[in-house]
Amino acid sequence: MSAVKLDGKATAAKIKADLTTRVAALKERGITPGLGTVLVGDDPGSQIYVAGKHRDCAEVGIASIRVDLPASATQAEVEAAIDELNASPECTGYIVQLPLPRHLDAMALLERMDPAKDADGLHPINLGRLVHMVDAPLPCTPHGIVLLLQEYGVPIKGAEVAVVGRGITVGRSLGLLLTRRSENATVTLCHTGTQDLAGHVRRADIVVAAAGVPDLITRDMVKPGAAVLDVGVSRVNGKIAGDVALDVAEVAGFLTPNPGGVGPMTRALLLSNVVEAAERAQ
Ligand SMILES: Nc1nc2c(c(=O)[nH]1)N[C@@H](CN(C=O)c1ccc(C(=O)N[C@@H](CCC(=O)O)C(=O)O)cc1)CN2
Repeated sequence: MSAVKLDGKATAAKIKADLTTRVAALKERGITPGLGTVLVGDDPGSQIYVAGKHRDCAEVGIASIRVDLPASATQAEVEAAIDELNASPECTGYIVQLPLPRHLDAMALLERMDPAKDADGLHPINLGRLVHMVDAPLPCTPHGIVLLLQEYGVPIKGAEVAVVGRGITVGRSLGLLLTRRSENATVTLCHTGTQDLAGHVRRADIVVAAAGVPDLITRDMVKPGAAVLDVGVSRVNGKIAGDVALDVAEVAGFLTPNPGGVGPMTRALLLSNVVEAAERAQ
């Protein structure tokens, strides 16, 4: 058996085509959505992702504002950049690229953002809205995962889901999203303290691997026919290594490629948050 490919690149292209039309309609009404990015330091992965976000903006007609600060930037300097984006009428939504250098207080910076301009859905107020199951911009990777599963008809309602990794950008937020009444999945959030990872993964109809540990999910851990989504990005000898071993494709029913799976969906859903914020504000 070979798994059906959950093609994030193709699905993201459909989302971007729809956004291009919506951006054109906004511009006809005199509104140009604009995405700001705050990048601190020279982490090579973050440089690639931020450059990609600006390319995506140009593709769909969103304006973009790039703020790059050195790794030595102080908390006050990053706060000043955030204050400027909060006040800028050209910036309708923005993100602070994560991870930040360790000397910065990431939580204080996220809290300083205007929640109405939070294009990542990671402001505590917006995450709080997700906890309360009320309308809010959704974190991009979790939202992308849900849409990718829906695109390929993978049942979510009633599914047992093993999410591996409890980070705020993926695992923890995805647990909140999948347990909303509209999704109604049962989620086990696994992490480095989980006693029997293989046992939890083996029971799952859907496995989301977001631990950043190459080949953590092996073929023998996966229930035949399960949907497996690989969010892990480690760089081994300059190449991307995911959290899912290649031969999982022989047992899984559905599998994301990596690259080309969850990453492009993350980027498309960021654009979607920017457009939705501009539509809400009109
Ligand atoms: N503020 C945020 N920071 C981070 C987020 C986030 O959602 N908001 N997520 C990740 C990184 N990330 C977005 O910022 C991201 C990761 C990967 C991709 C992507 O398209 N990957 C490609 C491969 C690209 C490559 O060559 O490395 C793929 O999977 O096909 C996009 C965005 C952490 N930080």
